[in-house]
Amino acid sequence: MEFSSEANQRIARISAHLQPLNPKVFFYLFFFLKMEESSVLRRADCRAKGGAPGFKVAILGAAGGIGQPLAMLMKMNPLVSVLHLYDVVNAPGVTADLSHMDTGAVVRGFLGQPQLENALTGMDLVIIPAGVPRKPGMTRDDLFKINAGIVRTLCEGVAKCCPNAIVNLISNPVNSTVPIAAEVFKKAGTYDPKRLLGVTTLDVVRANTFVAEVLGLDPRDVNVPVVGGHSGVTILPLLSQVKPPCSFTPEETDYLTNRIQNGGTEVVEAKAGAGSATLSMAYAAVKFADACLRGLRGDAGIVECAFVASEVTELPFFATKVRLGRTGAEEIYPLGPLNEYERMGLEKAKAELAGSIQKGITFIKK
Ligand SMILES: NC(=O)C1=CN([C@@H]2O[C@H](COP(=O)(O)OP(=O)(O)OC[C@H]3O[C@@H](n4cnc5c(N)ncnc54)[C@H](O)[C@@H]3O)[C@@H](O)[C@H]2O)C=CC1
Ligand SMILES: O=C([O-])CC(=O)C(=O)O
Repeated sequence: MEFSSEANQRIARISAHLQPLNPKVFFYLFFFLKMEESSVLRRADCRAKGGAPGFKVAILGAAGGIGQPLAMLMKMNPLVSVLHLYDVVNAPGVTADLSHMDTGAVVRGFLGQPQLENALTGMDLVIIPAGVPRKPGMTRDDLFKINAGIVRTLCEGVAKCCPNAIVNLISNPVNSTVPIAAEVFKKAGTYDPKRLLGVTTLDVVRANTFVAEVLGLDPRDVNVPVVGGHSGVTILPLLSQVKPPCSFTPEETDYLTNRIQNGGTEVVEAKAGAGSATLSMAYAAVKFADACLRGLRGDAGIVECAFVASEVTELPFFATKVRLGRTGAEEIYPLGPLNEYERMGLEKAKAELAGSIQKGITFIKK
C-alpha cells in the first residue's frame, strides 16, 4: 500500500499499531480514518473552488491605487465567495497578501493578458478600475488615448468569457469608456444594456459629504441624486431633490455644485502628481458593487445612481437613479422636477456629454 499525503501517512502510522491486534477492529478503524480524510479533503476542495455560497467577482486593474483597497473591501464582503484579481503587474503579491485575511472569499490572482480569460470565466460581476489616472492640469478626456484601448481589450475578454456578468466600469473618461464597452459588446453580440454600468457613485458620495457639511448633518443621513455624467459640468447634482428635504441659498447652491463637479480635481491637485482619488473611490466602488450584488441576490428596492444606456434624455447614455435587480439596471428613473438652475446645468451637461459619448462610439466603429 502506498502512503503519499500527510493524512495517509497518519493512517499508516496508526495502522502499524493496530495491525497486530484484531483484524476486524483494524478494518473498521482504517475505514473510519479514510472517511475522515476524504471529508477533510472535500471541505478544502470545496473552499478552493469557492464552494461557499456567494457571488464570483473579478477586479481588472486590481494592483492599482483603486484596485488594492477595492480588492481588500471586496474580500471583506460576505456576498462574495470567489474574488479574482487581475492586473498586468503585481497581481500575485496583492493576491498573496489578501489571501491571508480570515474572511470567506477565496482569492485568486491572474497576471497579464494570457491569464485574462481564466480571470473572467464564470464571473457574476466584473469591476474595472484598470487604466491611467490624471495628473494636475489634465482633464479626464486626456486619459482617453491610453484608457480607451485598455477598456476595449478587457471588455472583449468579458464578452468572450462571462457575457452574462454585470460590468461596473470605473476607468476614465467614464463618459466615453461606457460607450466603448457597449460597442465592444454589440460587436460580440453579447450586449445587454442592463448589465453595463458606469460607476458615478463617488459623485454621490462627495455630494452627500459636502451637503451634510453645509447642513450640519451626518452624511449617512443625506442622499443627493447626481445625474448626467462623470466629468466637470456633466456632473449635475440635483440639490432641489436632496433627502432629507432642505433648501439652499444661491451662494450655497453655487458653492456645492462647483465643489461636487470639481471634487476629482481637488484630489488630483492635493496629490500633486501622485494620482487621483483612490481610497474614496474604492469605498464608492464597493458601495456600488455591493448594491449590484444585493440586486443580483433579488433584494428589493436597491436604488443607486449610475451612467447607463438611457432614454431619459435624447442622449444614448445618461446617469440617473436606477433600480438594481437580478438582471442589472432593471428600471431607469426619470430626472424628476428640476429648478431653473438645474435645467440650465442639464443643457450644459448634455452638450458636453454628447461629444464624449460619440468619441467612444467612433473609437470602436472607425
Ligand atoms: N469612475 C470614477 O469615479 C473614478 C475613476 N477613476 C479612474 O480609475 C482608473 C484607475 O485609477 P487608479 O487606480 O488611481 O490608477 P493606478 O495607475 O493606480 O492603477 C491602475 C491599474 O491598472 C492597471 N492596468 C493598466 N493597464 C491594464 C490592463 N491592460 N489590464 C489590466 N490592468 C491594467 C495598472 O497596472 C494599475 O495597477 C483611472 O482611469 C482613473 O481616472 C479614478 C477615480 C474615480
Ligand atoms: O478626477 C479624476 O481624475 C478621478 C475621478 O474620476 C474622480 O476622482 O472623480
